[in-house]
Amino acid sequence: MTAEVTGQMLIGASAVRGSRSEIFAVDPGTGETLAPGFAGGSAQDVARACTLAGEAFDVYRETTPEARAQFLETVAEAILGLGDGLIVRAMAESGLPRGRLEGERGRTVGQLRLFAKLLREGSFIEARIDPALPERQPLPRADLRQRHIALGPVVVFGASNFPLAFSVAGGDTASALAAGCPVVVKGHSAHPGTSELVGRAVQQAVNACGLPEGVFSLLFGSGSEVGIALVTDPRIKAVGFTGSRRGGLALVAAAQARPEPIPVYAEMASINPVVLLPAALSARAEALGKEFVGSLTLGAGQFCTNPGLVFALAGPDLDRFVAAAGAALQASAAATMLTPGIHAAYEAGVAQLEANANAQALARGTVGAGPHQGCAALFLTEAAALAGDHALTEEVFGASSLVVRCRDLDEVRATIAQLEGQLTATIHADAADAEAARALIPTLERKAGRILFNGWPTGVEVCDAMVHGGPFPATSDSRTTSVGTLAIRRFLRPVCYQDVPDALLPDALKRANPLGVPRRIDGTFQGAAPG
Ligand SMILES: NC(=O)C1=CN([C@@H]2O[C@H](COP(=O)(O)OP(=O)(O)OC[C@H]3O[C@@H](n4cnc5c(N)ncnc54)[C@H](O)[C@@H]3O)[C@@H](O)[C@H]2O)C=CC1
Ligand SMILES: O=C(O)CCC(=O)C(=O)O
Repeated sequence: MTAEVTGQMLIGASAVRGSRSEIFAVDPGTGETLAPGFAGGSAQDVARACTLAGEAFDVYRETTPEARAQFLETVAEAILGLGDGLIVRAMAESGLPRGRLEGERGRTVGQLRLFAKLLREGSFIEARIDPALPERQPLPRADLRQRHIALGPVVVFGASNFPLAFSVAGGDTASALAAGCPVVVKGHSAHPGTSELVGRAVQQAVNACGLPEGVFSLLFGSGSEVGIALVTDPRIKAVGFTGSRRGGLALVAAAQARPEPIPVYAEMASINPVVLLPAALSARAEALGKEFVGSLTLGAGQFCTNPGLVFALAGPDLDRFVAAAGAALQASAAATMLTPGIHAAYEAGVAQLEANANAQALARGTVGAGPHQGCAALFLTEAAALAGDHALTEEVFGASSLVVRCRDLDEVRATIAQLEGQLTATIHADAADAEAARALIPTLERKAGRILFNGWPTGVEVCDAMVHGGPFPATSDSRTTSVGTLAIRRFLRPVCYQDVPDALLPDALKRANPLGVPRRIDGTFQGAAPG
């Protein structure tokens, strides 16, 4: 498959040119506009994609887990088959370097394969069987069997900051397809060419696997037009999103206002507090300062796991940390940001902090020569200032962070308790910090989806145990994750079958267990035994 970009949308098996105004990607490294234009979709295009998805649903959701596993693996192969052309286009559209995008492609392909493995293992169905107890007194029990089925067609919004791993065939798409949900993607306007290429790989895999064409579509256009039209289409039953708080909340509001409200899984703002406990800070303040700046400036700071707040007790060890971090940050190179808009928003956020009397500017990174390069920024404030000044804890998307000086550990805990919900919370601790860490953990559990020790929050492992989620505004629904196999739960719902004849039961619940899936039978988990 060649990596040719045509500017077309993909609706089922067709490639069509939109009829609305054209979107052009911009190379943020040069400011150059990239051809071709991508004309946005019309209301008819949205309706066609949703009709096809609705038609595909009943066939697709009852494909075997093995068939869906093969499909996801075929998508992964097709993405790899795009070769270097995909990487070159993604570099031009995002300003991200080759190494990062090659890594991200590996993560995307690995994610699809991990869901294939989950499908073959079968536990995602969560089959539960409570066999009939006809002799039970005073009342007999019916035969009750539960499985999870796919929710329905899902809309996925591609994210600007991960043009591969959180976009057209990224985590939300992989988990929805694994669950048995057709997917309609609203591509991000920052990387339409990358989106088209990956979309063609998915479209090709749908065809190669003999699946209904409506299993996948890709549309372009504005959020307020195409995005809202998709979210409000009655055939759509759930939404996955990564982006701004404003965008995420607009989608939540639109989904709630529907005659039939639907869930929106939106990953939005997070500033990811890091706590440096006294013994760890004393033992390695300089090393922590350097490592912190490494995490802060990774990918020009354009990670929602970026460490935006650092808490520590006032004193000479914190001064050592601040000096080391400041020096590392001053030496850090400016980096091209994803879009001119994201760069402008970053500079505005930093300027606001610079003008804030509660924030002391500590250091800025090297100023870049390119048109949309962000240079890192570090600020210092007192814990007491945080409570009354909401601007200090607003996400500045990019490599900006605030060190929060605290009087004592109680103040650290009380200040963190006032923060909004987070994706991550990090503790740096040595053995002598154990009790302080123990006292902090319950507060961190209430705030964040992932708690890390002696590491840095950027870089999310894609695995079974991962939680990439958290209380609002980190996400709109703290009960799930957008990364890792648990993400499949977002797109499933339970159905119970009472006294349904064996021949009419779905295979996962039949007495002979023809799919060989693990099941909970009469309260006991059984590997793959018949029920
Ligand atoms: N926390 C995080 O992970 C991320 C945060 N951001 C934040 O978002 C800002 C803008 O970046 P974008 O990636 O463009 O995010 P965005 O939220 O503006 O856009 C993401 C997607 O949502 C759609 N959208 C936005 N507003 C909408 C609305 N009102 N109705 C319907 N659809 C809407 C857009 O068309 C796009 O497809 C950044 O400067 C940064 O502050 C961006 C990326 C990731
Ligand atoms: O840190 C990562 O690997 C993922 C971060 C993320 O989900 C995001 O920035 O949107």
